[in-house]
Amino acid sequence: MDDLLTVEQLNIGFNQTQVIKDMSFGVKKGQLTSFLGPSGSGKTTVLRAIAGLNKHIKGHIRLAGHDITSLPPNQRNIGMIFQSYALFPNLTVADNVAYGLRVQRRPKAEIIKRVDHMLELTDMMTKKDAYPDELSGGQKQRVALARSMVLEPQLLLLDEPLSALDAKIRVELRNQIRRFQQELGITMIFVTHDQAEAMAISDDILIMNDGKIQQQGSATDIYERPRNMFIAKFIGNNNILDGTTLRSLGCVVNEQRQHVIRPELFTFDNGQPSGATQDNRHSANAEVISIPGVVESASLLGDRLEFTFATMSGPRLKVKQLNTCEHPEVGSHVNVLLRRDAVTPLVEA
Ligand SMILES: Nc1ncnc2c1ncn2[C@@H]1O[C@H](COP(=O)(O)OP(=O)(O)OP(=O)(O)O)[C@@H](O)[C@H]1O
Repeated sequence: MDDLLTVEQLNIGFNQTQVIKDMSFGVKKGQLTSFLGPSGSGKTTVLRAIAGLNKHIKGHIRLAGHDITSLPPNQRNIGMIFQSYALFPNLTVADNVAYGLRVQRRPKAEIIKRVDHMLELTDMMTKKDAYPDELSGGQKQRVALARSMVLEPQLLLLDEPLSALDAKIRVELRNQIRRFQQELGITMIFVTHDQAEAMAISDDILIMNDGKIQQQGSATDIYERPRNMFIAKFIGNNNILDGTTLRSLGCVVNEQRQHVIRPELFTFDNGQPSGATQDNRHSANAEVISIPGVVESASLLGDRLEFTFATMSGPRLKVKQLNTCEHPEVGSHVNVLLRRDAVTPLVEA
């Protein structure tokens, strides 16, 4: 699939401090791409550069093959949605949505048709005559989305659009945003610092830290094959073990590298006491290795249980199991089983 947007060697500095460091990436047409990263990593700065709101940049930004680096924001055909909704308080919902089309002097019948379509899609038709201060936060953000989407921008940028909303509404609205994006085939860039949010709705995730891209890929790529230590620590709750430690657990790996093991990829060996496993699973070449130890603690995380498992040879492991599975008591001596292919080497330091 083609890239709709390409960013090449983007460098941005504020007061002698370089904030974005030689960033290059592409955003695929018709996909939802998230920018994910901790506070201060540069997500908003890159988004504003794409929108044309930051003039002091070096590098090139191309949209559908055209270099838009020096175009003013209103000539880019890019929409932007902010955390703060930014609706016109003195206009009704329908007039807020119609505003951009009126500025473009579209025919009245076309405006009515397109506005109604957006109000239906965002489920705001019953509120079309309401004013913004009569709406909930989630409803305001749906109007903001309708107001941007009605203009059919080539690219829609969303800067933490859900962060002012409470947890339940956040999940509902993120799923709605994904539905709008897929139904209308819009290319979206969605900025968030919430990894679950990014993983739930994105085709592609671009993880930033300290003004650089750490990894770009699907949620599965990033979760299952983190490239480096930053990603391994940032995404999920991992076991990170060096090669020597893994060897001490009976797992043959490249000793020079760090490795990640997801806590949910361990299983308890039927709660049997350690030493009871009479098979060849201790063999380093076997498909599954069996690691003896003691269950040190267990905490309930709703649908899952997280255990601390102290291995005989030293390291503590995090083990997660579905709460519906049978699991050993704290203090019991058991083996955990691990498939060899669950051990993922990091390709970078
Ligand atoms: N106008 C500015 N003047 C000076 N420094 C700035 C300016 N805008 C951003 N920065 C700095 O650039 C860096 C990146 O900021 P940015 O807002 O892009 O991060 P972010 O990843 O979007 O963070 P958050 O999730 O907190 O919004 C930060 O160190 C910030 O202090």
